Amino acid sequence: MKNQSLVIADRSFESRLMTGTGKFPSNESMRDALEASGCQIVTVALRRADLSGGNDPYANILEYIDPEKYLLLPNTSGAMDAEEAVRLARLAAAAGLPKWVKLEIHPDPTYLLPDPIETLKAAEVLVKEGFTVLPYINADPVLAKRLQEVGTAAVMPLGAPIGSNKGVVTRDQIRIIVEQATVPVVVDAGLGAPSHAAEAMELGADAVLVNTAIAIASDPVRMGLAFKVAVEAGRAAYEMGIPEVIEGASATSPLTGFLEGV
Ligand SMILES: CC(=O)[C@@H](O)[C@H](O)COP(=O)(O)O
Repeated sequence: MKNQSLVIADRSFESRLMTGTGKFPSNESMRDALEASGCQIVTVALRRADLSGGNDPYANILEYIDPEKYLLLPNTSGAMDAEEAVRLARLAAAAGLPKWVKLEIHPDPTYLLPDPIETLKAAEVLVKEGFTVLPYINADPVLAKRLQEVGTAAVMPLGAPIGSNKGVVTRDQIRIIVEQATVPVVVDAGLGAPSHAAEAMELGADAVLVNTAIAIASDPVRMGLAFKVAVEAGRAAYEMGIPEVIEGASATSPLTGFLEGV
């Protein structure tokens, strides 16, 4: 079977690994890690990007992300409610960024858990305004269904809290979300090791988004590559069909006739 592409809205992608751009030691290391990861979708916090064309060397992160190569996915991280998220998305579109938005509303600074009510509200407004909306949500199958009914282009349930590196602790809910999804499911946040990304893909996620684990690695380029390979492995296993667990044992070689006739 041929590798299937990831399709979100009207666009098709070969890579199923999306990356974030925070926490890298430098813009150069971020650029090189993105390259090594093979990602085609890169998210940038609108609060960090300099949309005014100013000269702040840290804010000019957009100069390190080639728009010919990557789809820039602005995110509303830092927004406290629907109103603020909608305002940020509109500002980004007005500044010429793609009309795609990773909708993130997490008012609680301790756990950074997304607010489901404000997220649904903002999604309704932004979808009506023609945005391609990818909402970051807790791994809540009911909310995921409501969002896809509203017209979001994907749903992005968390594996674990942002930056926690705990892996797919929400695996049972992710299974249900995948089973009920009519839009791509992107497991976003908390994936601290390539094996976590592979697990998400084996569960049937269409893609994953990773930031912290790549950015804080002692060598972000090698870690970007490690996640690339893991995502490809997990997806290949899912597409091929992972064998069922069986009780007991099942021999791989004949147990009778050993060395018969020798
Ligand atoms: C960058 C982003 O959009 C976040 O959702 C988040 O940072 C990803 O989570 P990790 O940093 O845990 O990978």
